Order: sequence, then structure tokens, then C-alpha cells
Amino acid sequence: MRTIELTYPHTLGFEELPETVCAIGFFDGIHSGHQQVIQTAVDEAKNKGMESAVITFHPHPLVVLKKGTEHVQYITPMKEKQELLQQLQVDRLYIIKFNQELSKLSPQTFIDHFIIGLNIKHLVGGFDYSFGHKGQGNMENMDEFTRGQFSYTTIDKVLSNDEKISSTRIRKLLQSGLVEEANRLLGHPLKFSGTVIKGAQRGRELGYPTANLELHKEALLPKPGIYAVCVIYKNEVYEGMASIGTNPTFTADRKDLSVEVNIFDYSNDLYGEELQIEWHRYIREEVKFDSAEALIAQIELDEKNIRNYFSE
Ligand SMILES: Cc1cc2nc3c(=O)[nH]c(=O)nc-3n(C[C@H](O)[C@H](O)[C@H](O)COP(=O)(O)O)c2cc1C
Ligand SMILES: Nc1ncnc2c1ncn2[C@@H]1O[C@H](COP(=O)(O)OP(=O)(O)O)[C@@H](O)[C@H]1O
Repeated sequence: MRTIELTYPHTLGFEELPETVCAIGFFDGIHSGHQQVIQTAVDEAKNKGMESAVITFHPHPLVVLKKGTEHVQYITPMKEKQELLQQLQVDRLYIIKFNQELSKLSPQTFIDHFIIGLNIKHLVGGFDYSFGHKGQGNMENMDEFTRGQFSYTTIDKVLSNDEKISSTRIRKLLQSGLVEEANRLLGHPLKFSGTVIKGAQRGRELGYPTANLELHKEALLPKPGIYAVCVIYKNEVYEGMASIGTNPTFTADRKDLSVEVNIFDYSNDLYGEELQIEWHRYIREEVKFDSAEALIAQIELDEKNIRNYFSE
């Protein structure tokens, strides 16, 4: 997949771009609903003998439109979004920078630059996709803007338990610790990456070394607690257990959260390495124990439960 970043007014020469069938949306999470939109574009591209493309935006429109929002935490940070799009066999990804200028474009200018201008011959969007200043353009009034240059398909909402699958719904599930339900709606496990940094060097003394992760500010964390996870490191997948919390057994009044993972059946140094964590199951809350021994006994139990979970 080729990734091309665009900022309005972009400077690409139109003629060098292939004709594409393109899915458009913010697509945070690339959840099952998004996957239908993207899959439709990929299938239609194959039918037409064209390349498939996705247009997405960065950062989240809220960062620009809502004062005081510095960071949005994404269900799929850009690295994971790109991996999922690659798996869906998307040929090119256009990432349009969402800034003040972009938010003020008329729907027609947006279409002229980013749909007709990118040589898109067929556009696929979800039923609630909107574009242009104040979202004045949408899939219902699209005919007003196509200039007869492209056709389009609108994908209806995808439901689960009679309710629309949406990024907002998935965020709420993750924040309540319901990762299995969130993963079901996503159609893949929640996943993000981080770099291994030094912690308090206490884990090894407890018998459970934990790789502490420095995360990208943009990764949405699930609810604090203990989780069954998979760790992807250098293309290998390991099982393990992770803790998101403040280590209350050893520290009082800490506010910042650490994310740390003990990898099963592994014993090498990982400092400075990049790990990807897949979140599979919420196990329990983090507890303040009276002694390190009591914590160790609990972690031994966690290990047993989590190994059981993975073997089932
Ligand atoms: C599976 C697991 C469960 C944990 N549960 C708790 C807990 O309930 N309470 C707590 O204070 N710390 C808990 N921790 C965090 C440990 O306190 C932490 O890993 C340890 O202090 C090592 O920290 P370090 O990596 O900074 O050396 C847990 C860690 C793991 C891997
Ligand atoms: N099975 C393992 N899981 C996690 N980290 C491991 C493992 N085996 C070795 N390590 C290494 O040990 C480090 C964690 O040990 P720990 O005593 O908890 O130190 P720190 O407090 O710096 O995280 C990891 O960063 C990694 O380099």
C-alpha cells in the first residue's frame, strides 16, 4: 500500500495519479462498519480493473474544530490503521491533513480537489459521511457536486444488537473494560504499540519482569486493570499479561498510568524495543496489597487464569 499525505491546497499533478475506486471516512477503529465501506471499494476496484484507495484525515476534526482539544486518543493510531488497511488489500492511502483551511472549504471545492482532483472514478462512503464547511455536503446531496466525473455508493449502517456500530460505542466499551465486546464490534483486537522504557526495576525481583511501555499520546487506553494480551515483537506473537495502573502496592498518590507487560516464556532484554500489544480480555482491577508477597501470589493466579484463557 502506498501512503500519500496531502495538505490543502495540495500540489500533486493530477495526471500522475491512477484512476481509483476510493472509500472515504475518518475510520477510527476500522470497525466492522468501516470494513464494509472499505471492502466495497476494494471489490469494486477489482471489478473495474482499477486501484483501490482510501481517503482518511489526520488529526481528528475535533482537534481543529473544538478549542482546547489538544489530543484525541484513537482506537487505531495511524500505524495500526495502516496495517489494517493493508490487510484489507487497499492499494493507496491518501491522508488529508485536517486543518482550519480544510474545515472551511465549500463542499464543491472539497470534491474538486480531493475527489475529482485525485482521479477518483467511484467513491464509497458510509450513510452518515459528510464533507465541506459545516458538513454541508453528504452522501444524499452528492449529485450536486460530482460534475458527472464520478459515481458513488452509499453503505447503510451496520448494526449489532439493533444498535449502530460506531467508534463512539466502541470507545465507551473500552473505557468500561468491555474489551471482548469492543473487539467483537471492531472485528479485530484492540492493538497499539509502544517503546520499552526503564521502570522501577522491581518486576524482576517479584519474579515477573514487566516491559514498561512509553506510548504514543494518541493511543486510546482501555480501562485501567489487568489484561490477557498478545505481544507482537519482531513478527512473533507471544502471550502475556499486562497491567495498566499506578502500582498502588508500591506507590501512593501516583496519577499517571503505566502500561506494562509480562511476556510468558520469554527472558531477553527488551529496553528500547518496540512492542505491539493486542488486548484480549479484562481480568481484574489493580489492587493495593499489604505486601509484595500478597501481590506475587495474586500475579501467580493471574498467570494461571490467563494461560487457561489462551489455551481454551
Ligand atoms: C499481571 C500483573 C498484575 C499486576 N497487579 C497489580 C496489582 O494488583 N497491584 C499493584 O500494585 N501492582 C500490580 N502490578 C504491577 C506491579 O506492581 C509492577 O509490575 C511491579 O511493581 C514492577 O514494576 P516495574 O516494571 O516498574 O519494575 C501487576 C503487574 C502484572 C504484570
Ligand atoms: N518475560 C519478560 N517480560 C517482560 N520483560 C522482560 C521479560 N524478560 C525479560 N524482560 C526484560 O526485563 C525488563 C523488565 O524488568 P523489570 O525488573 O520489571 O524492570 P523495569 O522496571 O525497568 O521494567 C523488560 O524491560 C525487559 O527488558
